Amino acid sequence: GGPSAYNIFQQHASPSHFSHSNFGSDYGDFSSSFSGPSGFGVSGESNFLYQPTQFPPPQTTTQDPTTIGCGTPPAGCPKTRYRSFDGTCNNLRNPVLGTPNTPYTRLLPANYGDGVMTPTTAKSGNPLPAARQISLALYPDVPLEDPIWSLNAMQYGQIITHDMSMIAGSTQAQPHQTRCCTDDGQLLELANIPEHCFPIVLPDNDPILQQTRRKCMNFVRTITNRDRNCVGGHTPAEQLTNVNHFLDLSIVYGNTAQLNQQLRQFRGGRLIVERRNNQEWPPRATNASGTCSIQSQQEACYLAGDTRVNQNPQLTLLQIVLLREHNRIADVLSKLNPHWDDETTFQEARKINIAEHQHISYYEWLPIFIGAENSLKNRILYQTKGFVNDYDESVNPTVLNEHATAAFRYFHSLIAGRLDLVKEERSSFQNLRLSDWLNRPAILEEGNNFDELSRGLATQPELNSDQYHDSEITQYLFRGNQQFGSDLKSFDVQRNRDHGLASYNDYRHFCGLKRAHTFEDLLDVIKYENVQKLSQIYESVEDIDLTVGGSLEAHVPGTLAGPTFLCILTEQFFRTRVGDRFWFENGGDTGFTKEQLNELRKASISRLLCDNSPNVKAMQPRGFERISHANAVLPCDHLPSVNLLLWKDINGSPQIPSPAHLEEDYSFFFNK
Ligand code: HEM
Repeated sequence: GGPSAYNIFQQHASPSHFSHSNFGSDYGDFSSSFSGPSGFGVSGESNFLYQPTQFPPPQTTTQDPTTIGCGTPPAGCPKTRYRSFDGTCNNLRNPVLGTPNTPYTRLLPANYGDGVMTPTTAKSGNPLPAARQISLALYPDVPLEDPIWSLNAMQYGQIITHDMSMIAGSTQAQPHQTRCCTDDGQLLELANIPEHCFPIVLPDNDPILQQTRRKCMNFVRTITNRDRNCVGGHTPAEQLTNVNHFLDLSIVYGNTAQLNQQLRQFRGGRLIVERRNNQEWPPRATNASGTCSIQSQQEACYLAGDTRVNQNPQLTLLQIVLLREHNRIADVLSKLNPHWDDETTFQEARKINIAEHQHISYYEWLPIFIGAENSLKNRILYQTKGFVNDYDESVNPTVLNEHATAAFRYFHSLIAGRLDLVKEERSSFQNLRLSDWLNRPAILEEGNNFDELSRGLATQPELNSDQYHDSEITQYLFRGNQQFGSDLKSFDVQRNRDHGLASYNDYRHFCGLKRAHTFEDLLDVIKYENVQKLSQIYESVEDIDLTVGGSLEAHVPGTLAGPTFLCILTEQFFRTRVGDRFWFENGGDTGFTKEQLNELRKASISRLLCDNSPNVKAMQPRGFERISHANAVLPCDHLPSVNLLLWKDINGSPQIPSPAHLEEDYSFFFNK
């Protein structure tokens, strides 16, 4: 390696260029460029905060009403302290902002091959080096474990991801219905390739090709606002995401009111569950054989707020934990407030569950990934016992394409190919091979697997955040019964080009590093060996994909990412917080009382697992961190918990419990 890379890198160690005033200024203010009218009125008499006539003009030009459009403006915005399921009316200036089927946004203009929609090419006009070749050369399987962080940290990251975005047109689990290769993995004749295909071609030295003779991996382009006729002419395509953009547990509650209806029991504020083996499980998916890789009709395949719920066992486990947490909260609220109707109990439980999730995501998870100091400096985290009223309706909460397609996917490197089953005394006695259990969640219901995988999450290390990737995801992903499968890293590189992201060099510049004129200029943040490989793979330093360059940078100390990805992640998590009118720390009509807020700040991933994995009786306090002397396993009831007694109400309004009521005798609750 080149030690000089690290010396120069030290100059960039302080993330001072992440100050928000810098973002967007060079490139037009993306964070406040809303198309809607600037003024809006709140009518005191009306039940609506926002009148339909005040809506901005629809984003569409020639929208085809038979397709799901690029965001449908609501008929009006009711006055309510609860968020909508689809995110409409979160932003009252533009109520469609952050809703499903709307485009991602970008920090830098797109770089399509034709300037409008075709995948990115090299500056010379040649095709870029094959995605799979890059994956084989730069992302091999070198199993280095993270010395500090548990697999839980990786897994909660995927929960956060799924809460915020999902490229339109893919299932991210099952093989796509559009087939861009022949059934036996050969390239189709040009004339026979279906629309939207962008197949991944395997190079001759490919181990999969050599053993199976497959030459082609399926890859279907993401649906864009041009495909849906929301824009036309020469407007560059923008990809659509089909979930709402807010960090609001839509993975549990659904992204539309319709789906939410299917998930609710409409009794006691609860979500539908099925009881088996004395545990609560999600309801069954309606189309189990189409959704999961099940081997019999009896095998479990779940329905949840997010279609990816069954993708891998640990993801499903956390989804179930969050579902059970809702019902646990709803049951306590029903006991405390028997006069509340189903709707009030449901919405209050949902509100508490979302607040716990936002707290865990930001205060427990985020500092590990983007650094505590960086987060505090950029007004993403606050050290306070008060409210944080930082909502800013001019901040766009939309997910950044650069974040979802490149920066956040860097953490695919943390995925472990084996999932440990761990006993209560923390011995691991068996493990599951990841590729055996993708889209087969029934494994969670066997024996004590749920508890054992739950402990495994907190006990097993995640893999290092580095350029190495477990072959379970680069050779065997979604292999089903086959010997080999797909390659997530090839997907990530190909997706970068499908979405036409600007080059790594452009983002270096945007994020405050020096623009590189030669490959050697990359040595400021990328080690010599990798710069050498890049120079062999790419024709020009200008051609390096953001996904690739960003993933090779040395980390900013105290974080799990290099400076370019850190800059993008920081910008995203700022927007996700400050652009959310219902952020849990905001005071006022949409928030909690200060006492309730400070209870919610006691929520933790460890307590969440304790409370919802029936035979897990002990956990280390910091569940994203591996067990150590400084983070030893403790009985669950030694871990702080959110005291729901503060939600007892006798005024008929769930908002403002008077402190006097808290002195009542609630012994029934403590004895529960
Ligand atoms: C076992 C764990 C995981 C598996 C099997 C997995 C698999 C996948 C797959 C198949 C896709 C779609 C790829 C494409 O077609 O472009 C995807 C997208 C993505 N993944 Fe993962 N992933 C995992 C964990 C994670 C983690 C830990 C993170 C981050 C902390 C993450 C972040 C993302 C992001 C940001 C996307 C794009 C989301 C979007 O559609 O907007 N994933 N992942």
